[in-house]
Amino acid sequence: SHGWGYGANNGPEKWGEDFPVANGPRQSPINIVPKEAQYDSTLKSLKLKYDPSNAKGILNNGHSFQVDYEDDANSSILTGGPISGTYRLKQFHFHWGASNDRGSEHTVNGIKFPCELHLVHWNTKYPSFGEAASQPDGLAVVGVFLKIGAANPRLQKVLDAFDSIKTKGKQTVFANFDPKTLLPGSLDFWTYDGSLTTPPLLESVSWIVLKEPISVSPVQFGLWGQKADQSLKT
Ligand SMILES: NS(=O)(=O)c1ccc(C(=O)NCc2c(F)c(F)c(F)c(F)c2F)cc1
Ligand SMILES: [Zn+2]
Repeated sequence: SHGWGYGANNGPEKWGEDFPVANGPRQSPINIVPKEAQYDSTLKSLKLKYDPSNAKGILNNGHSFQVDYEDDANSSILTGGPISGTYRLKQFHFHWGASNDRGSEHTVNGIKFPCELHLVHWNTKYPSFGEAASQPDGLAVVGVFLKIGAANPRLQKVLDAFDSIKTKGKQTVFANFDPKTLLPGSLDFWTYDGSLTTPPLLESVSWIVLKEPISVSPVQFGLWGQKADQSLKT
């Protein structure tokens, strides 16, 4: 199909043809240069409160694996950090590449990580995710880098679910999972105002990128690539 993707004919270089906001003033991802980041003492610490029973299912949407959450109450929420008000968790998903030297969307001093986790939240001052997604303060995404290292038992439940959703459009039940268990020990972060990193590239995201990566072992990550439907990644 003509839809966007990561190939030569439908990849990031071409997204601007269907989504002109790609040339907008606050597009993500960006390269983070820690030495150029300004310390902002008015920022609060991040507060994440998740209810594992809100987990609904895991879906292969052809671009990523996405774990969806119930978001009709304030039971899984993000507050603090650079945002004001309460943002509800809608889903988390991953970005990765065909080899371990690339895959993350944000980079740090030009370095790509093999994978990046995004926890997507929407501002409850708006009636729904869809409404919030078109507002400049509508979304808040917490980004967590994954590096190759020690095995990560907390990721295993997600990785095991990949087995049953190998092709685009497949989904399966994914219950009782607290995404807080995927976070690193420190919640120190960089933050900037940006956009969705995939079409429609809406400029509605307060990005909160954690400084400390989490680990995934070569074996755990090796399986990842094999399981993803080829349409997912070049
Ligand atoms: N990688 S990321 O920056 O974290 C990112 C997060 C969410 C989405 C997304 O929800 N896309 C589909 C989608 C929209 F982009 C909408 F604007 C909308 F209203 C939807 F309902 C919707 F499902 C895309 C990228
Ligand atoms: Zn993402």
